[in-house]
Amino acid sequence: MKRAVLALADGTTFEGRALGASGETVGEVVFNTSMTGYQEILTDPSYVGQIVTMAYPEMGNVGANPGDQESAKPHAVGMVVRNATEQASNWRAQETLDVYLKRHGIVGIEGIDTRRLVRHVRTHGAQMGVISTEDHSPAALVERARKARGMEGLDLATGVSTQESYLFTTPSPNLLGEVPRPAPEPRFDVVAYDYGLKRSMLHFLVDVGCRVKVVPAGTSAEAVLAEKPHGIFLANGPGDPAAVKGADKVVAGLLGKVPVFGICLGHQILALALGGRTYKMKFGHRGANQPVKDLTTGKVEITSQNHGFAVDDASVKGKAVVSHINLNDGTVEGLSIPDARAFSVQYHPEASPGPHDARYLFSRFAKLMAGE
Ligand SMILES: NC(=O)CC[C@H](N)C(=O)O
Repeated sequence: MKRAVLALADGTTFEGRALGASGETVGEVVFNTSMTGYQEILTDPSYVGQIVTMAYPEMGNVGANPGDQESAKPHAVGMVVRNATEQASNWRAQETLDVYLKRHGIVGIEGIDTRRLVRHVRTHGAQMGVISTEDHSPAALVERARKARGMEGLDLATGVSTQESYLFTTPSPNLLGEVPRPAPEPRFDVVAYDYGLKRSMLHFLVDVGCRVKVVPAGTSAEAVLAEKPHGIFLANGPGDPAAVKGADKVVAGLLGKVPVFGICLGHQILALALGGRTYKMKFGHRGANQPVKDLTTGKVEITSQNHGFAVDDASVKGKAVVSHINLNDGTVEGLSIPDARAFSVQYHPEASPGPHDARYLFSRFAKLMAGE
């Protein structure tokens, strides 16, 4: 059993066993409270530059399979778990979590007290950390974590965005292996800004009748408007929203001209385009059990989330309506700009992983485009 050490910038260290690839990795240490869905989490490009700790103790039970990839490869730079089971017990599994991580060169650690780590991050905030399977000297690792650059001011979205535009017309797959539902006739041409998107979002857009053209993050508003799309979709993505080069200006150039729907980083960029402000949260929201209240209907949705920044509600006063709030901490979870036919949510209606309470938002976007 190979040893591994996790060291945080504030000097806290944990000793455990190596999981996945051997080596050393540096990233912001965050935690996710989802009980399942580790493969979708690892392959969510919003985790670029982050070491993800799974708060639930037992991981790896369903192994890994090609169907659960949210993008081509894992984007998290490290993984921390209490116990990674050595056996994958699911008919879809093609390999174990350990083999999957090794194959993709992701360094992880298991066998540490993840309750202590999660409580520490909750109390002291997310911070930079190092996992090493090679160097076990806590002092040296703490020093490297201390020197690592944090998330604030980092434009990570431009780096993971697609280089070329492409058309996406595939409806969501049927995970039970049955014949998938036929795709509905496409009624809407949607341009999706790729800031680091999860594939499920595209499937669910297709499911409500969209023909989606995915474009690089830096595509100009003029180029997009010239194509006369029915709607614009702003995807999720990693890093600091305020650092995404030129994105706020591009979105400001689109607002009011065509319906807009934004998710997570897309929601934050929409707020910035309005002249709002975003800020770094203490430890963020990551999990599949975040309660969100729709202030229009009073209804509560249980949502899937993954973000470390948030929109400052005072900064969007008079520019947008705060449509949803988080019931745990009162932070902004949704914005609506009725005059501009635009809306956005901080949480993930595509779930993957998580509950499907909010999937209706894709239909709401379709209705907005249909003028209903
Ligand atoms: N999932 C996302 O789009 C995350 C948005 C942003 N990177 C944040 O951490 O807040």
